[in-house]
Amino acid sequence: PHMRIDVVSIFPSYFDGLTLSLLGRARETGLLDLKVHDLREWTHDRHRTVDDTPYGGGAGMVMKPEPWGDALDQLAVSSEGQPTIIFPSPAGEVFTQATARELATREHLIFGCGRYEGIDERVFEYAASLGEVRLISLGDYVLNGGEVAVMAMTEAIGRLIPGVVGNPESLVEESHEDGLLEYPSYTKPSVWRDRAVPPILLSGNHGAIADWRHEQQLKRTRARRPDLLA
Ligand SMILES: NC(=S)c1ccno1
Repeated sequence: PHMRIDVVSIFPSYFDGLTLSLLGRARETGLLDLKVHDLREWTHDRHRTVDDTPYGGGAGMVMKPEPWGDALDQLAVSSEGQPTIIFPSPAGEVFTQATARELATREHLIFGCGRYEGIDERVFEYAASLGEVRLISLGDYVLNGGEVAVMAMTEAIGRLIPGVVGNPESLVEESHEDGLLEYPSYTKPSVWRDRAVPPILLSGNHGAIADWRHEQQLKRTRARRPDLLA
């Protein structure tokens, strides 16, 4: 399974972090073809203008549609069939592990990072002619742009691509995989600062350990995230 990801941003160096570690190796091994593009590549004026004042007034600036239209036209052309075009936005659907799993099955993702007060709405309408458009929010808070959200989504999605994470076992027992928060983890020493590891974990009784861990998941989820049980 191979995935192509294109990211468009006016701050492409934000994504240097993705060239490291997990995703860096996935890129080297060809599992993940990630390219970051500077939106200003698709401007033609001397000042490489990407924004302008909002029609209807209001504070701040809006990203102009032209550069986005040209960028998407160029990047959407691919052999993998139509891309999924994702714009991080606080006005979008909330990103969850289920979203990550869904998007990890796609062959070509294009992430468009908005800045300023956002992107001209006609860009989202136009993009629908190029592929499936998704406005996705990391959560109900406001960032200065979409870059941080794309870093998070790319990591959450990238690590689910088979082969990217060494031991696929480690993808199963983690928070939100089974709709619950994960159980507590312990390692040596068995006693640390007078605190002992729960004895059940040293019992070797794997059935009892599995039951204890599931009980811990339920307790934690009830306490910290009752909304997940609703
Ligand atoms: N909450 C998200 S994804 C966002 C993007 C820009 N500002 O907030």
